[in-house]
Amino acid sequence: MKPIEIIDIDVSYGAKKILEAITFHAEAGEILGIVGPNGSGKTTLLKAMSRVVARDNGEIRLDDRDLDSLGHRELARRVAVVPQDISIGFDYSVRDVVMMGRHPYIGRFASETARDVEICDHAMHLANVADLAGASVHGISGGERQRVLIARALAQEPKILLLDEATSNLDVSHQVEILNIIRDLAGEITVVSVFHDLNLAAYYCDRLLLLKDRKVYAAGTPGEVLTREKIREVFGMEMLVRPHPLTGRPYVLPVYMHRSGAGANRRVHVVCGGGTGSDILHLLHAADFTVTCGVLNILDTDYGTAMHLGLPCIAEPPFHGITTGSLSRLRECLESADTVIVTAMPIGRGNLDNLRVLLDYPAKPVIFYARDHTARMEDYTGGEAGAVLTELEARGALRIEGAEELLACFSGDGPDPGC
Ligand SMILES: Nc1ncnc2c1ncn2[C@@H]1O[C@H](COP(=O)(O)OP(=O)(O)OP(=O)(O)O)[C@@H](O)[C@H]1O
Repeated sequence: MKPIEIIDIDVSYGAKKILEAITFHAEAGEILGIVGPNGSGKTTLLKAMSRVVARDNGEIRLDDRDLDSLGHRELARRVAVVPQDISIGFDYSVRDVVMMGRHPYIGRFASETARDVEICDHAMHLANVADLAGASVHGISGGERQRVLIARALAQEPKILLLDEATSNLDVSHQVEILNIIRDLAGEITVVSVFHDLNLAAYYCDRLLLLKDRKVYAAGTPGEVLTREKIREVFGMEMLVRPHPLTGRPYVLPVYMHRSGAGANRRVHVVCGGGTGSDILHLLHAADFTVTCGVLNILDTDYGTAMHLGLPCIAEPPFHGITTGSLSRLRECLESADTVIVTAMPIGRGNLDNLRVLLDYPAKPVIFYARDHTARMEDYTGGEAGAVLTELEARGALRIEGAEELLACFSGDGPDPGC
């Protein structure tokens, strides 16, 4: 028996179909996140689940009971909603609003019991609004009002909690505080929550439902749903998706850059490592350069960036030197590159061949790139690597500091890289 089962429902506003053939279920005690672009029907889906809007067809079952067969009180004892719209019409006190959560339990002509007061106090304590109990809901901030509505929902002691972007008005610490409370409550209750913040959704939800064009586009664990391809397809946005360092769940980083086209028909090979090339791999890629990189170790941060960007990268297994196979692929990349960029990075026996091989291409324009003054070439190189760099510099290699300056020299606004 599932706490929530949605079977093939359609929902319309007038003639406009908003949701189509929606089928999913929530497992007992889980947090199920609903994500999707603006207007994809997330709020409408929650409203259908709480019977605020009627569906055209299909079935909604709560604990195997047809939603339509539940009386108002019974429904309110099972399902609490924290809406997106947090305006409250009348000038109630915070305590009055939270106590409204007890109405399904208090008889029409009865008054609140000591237990109702106790539950209401506890809910205010959990949502961190106890200090505001006597305040008017019109005299508190939007974030505080949102926490009051969360307290009201908790006071309802629901089996199912429906949250519509319930933390959107909260500052980051209150957001986390409330979501932690909800995480703690899950297990006892089932939570379905709309999220705009994909990272919060990935962090807190057991499973996600991704909506697109009125339908369920994907459903599954955060790792199954929040893939780069699905995000691109649904949100039309490029995002880097990486494992969160603490949870292993997906962590998404938006790529804000528009593709500029400035690098079209130009090939650049980047010799980098240890994260020293990540910024320019991204910038060059966004500017439409044809970018290759390596030789890198497959545990290297720059290798990860290249993979996320889909760039060809010559790579070796962890703790492996550069093999002859990789060297010959490097030569192929260097031969076809218009320019070679070498980032300021530690150079040792493992990656020295990346540099040494450049000496065989005396006519190839080389740029030494340092992200900023904290990453100067000299700080990283000595001995044989330093000698190779000196030799390359004597042949005209440019030193460029800063990513913008690097791009400027390709567009003719900076030193000529010779390509
Ligand atoms: N009361 C209404 N009458 C008519 N159309 C509505 C009504 N409420 C919402 N809509 C439309 O239904 C569609 C889905 O709206 P809904 O609020 O469910 O989307 P959403 O995914 O929650 O959006 P958002 O991320 O912006 O909150 C939108 O096109 C919206 O304009």
